[in-house]
Parts: sequence; structure tokens; C-alpha cells
Amino acid sequence: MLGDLVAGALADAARRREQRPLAAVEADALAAPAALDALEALAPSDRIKVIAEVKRASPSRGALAAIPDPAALAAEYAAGGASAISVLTEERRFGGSLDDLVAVRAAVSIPLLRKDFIAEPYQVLEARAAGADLVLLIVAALDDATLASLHALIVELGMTPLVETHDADEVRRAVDLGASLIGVNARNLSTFELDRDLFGRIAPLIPDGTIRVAESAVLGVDDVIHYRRSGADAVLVGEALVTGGNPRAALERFREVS
Ligand SMILES: O=P(O)(O)OC[C@@H](O)[C@@H](O)c1c[nH]c2ccccc12
Repeated sequence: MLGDLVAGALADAARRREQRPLAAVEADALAAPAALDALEALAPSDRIKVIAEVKRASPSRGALAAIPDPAALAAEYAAGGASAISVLTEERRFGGSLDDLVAVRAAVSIPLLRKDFIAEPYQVLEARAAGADLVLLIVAALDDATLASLHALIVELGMTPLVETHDADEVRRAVDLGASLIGVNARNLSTFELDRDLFGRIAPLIPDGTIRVAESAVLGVDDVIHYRRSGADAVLVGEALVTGGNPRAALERFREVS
């Protein structure tokens, strides 16, 4: 499944590249306003930090929310105290697009993550051109050489890689890369199974000085408390915010957790 998601994302990138070649996107990326400092925004603090996600659908959960106006949702997230916003730009299964990222960028001034199945430099350049400050790299989807070169490109462009892991070996690969921001996704992207305790088991392998992000499976404040007790500096939350009716109030509750 993860392989299909990557293949789909690359096919979509190839289609966009016919419209806008690499050199043009590279020029846009280099001309874009400087990226915001995401490591500072997500730095460990006495309260947990929240990365709030703009997410319409997922392969495991199906349609979640229509989100006709992603910029308005992002403004609610910012008002609720999100430390960063994740925008799912994958088109086929998550219903996102780069246009969503551009719209959100125009609406808020906190760091933005491009959440997609990134596997080639073109997608990283697109992210920067659209105003992203962070780019997701999924360790399970990439070989070591590709992971290292994409990581280096993201850093070179002034952005921050969020390196996503799902087991001890992937954490080791993320640490070897020198990642400053490591996520542990409770959802296995190959089987879609959820394991709320995975973060607690593998987070101790992430060295001090690295920002630890617990991704997925936050439905309520108890889940945030659970992740915080296991050492999370930040949580990445999608479904609970887009389906709950009052994203700002939910965020304010999550952010209280110390
Ligand atoms: O909706 P949730 O369970 O709160 O999850 C958010 C986020 O962690 C999830 O969307 C996610 C984490 N890693 C990913 C990689 C690709 C696509 C999506 C994801």
C-alpha cells in the first residue's frame, strides 16, 4: 500500500512537471520568502505542542470532512494556538492538493508542513515554492541514499524535515541521518493498523535534543496525555480536529496538556 501511495504521488508530480518544469519550480522555490523556523516553533516546552492537520480523507478512514475553505480552517487552527499546520497535499487518497498549501500559506504565519509521499527533489522544490517550512519524509518509503539526499535538499532550502518512523530500525535510520525532528506514526502505512503504544515503546530510542512528535490516533485529550507521558514534545492531529465541529476549542484543550 505504501508503495502504491508513493507511485501515485510520483505520477501526479510527473503530470504537474509537464505543466511546470523543474527549472521553473526551482526558481520559484529560491524566490519564495524565507522558510519559518519550525524547530523553534516546536521546541520542547512545559506544554505539549500541537501540529494541526488539514485532512479531508484517508485510505484507512475514507471521507472525513469536505473542508471547502482550507484557509479558514487553518486560521481557526492558528487562533487555537497550533504551533504548526500540516497540509495533506496528496490528491488521490487524501483529497488534498498543493493549492491547499498555497491557500493556507496566505492565511497564517506559523510553520507549514507539506504532508505527502515525497520521493524526489521536484516535490521538495514544489513544497518550498508553495510556502512550506517543513516537509515530511517517510523512512519506510525511501532507501538510505534517497532519504539522505532529500533530507539534505530540504535543509539546504532552509526548511525542516519531519522524519517519520514506525519501528526501532527506522528510528535508527532517522537518527543516523542527523534528523532534528522525528515523528513516530501510530498508523502503519502498509497495513493501516493503529498502535497507540508504539510511540512509548520507540521514543526512548530518539536521542535527547531531538524533537519527538507523536503522530496519529489522537481522538481526545486522554490520548494527548498518554503521548505526553510517553515523552512527546508535540502531537500531530488530523481526524479529531476536522470531524469534531469546533477545531479551535479542541486544540485549546489539547494544548493545555503539560
Ligand atoms: O488523523 P489522525 O489519526 O489524527 O492522524 C494525523 C496524521 O498523523 C496522519 O494523517 C499521518 C501521519 N503520517 C502520515 C503520512 C501520510 C499521510 C498521513 C499521515
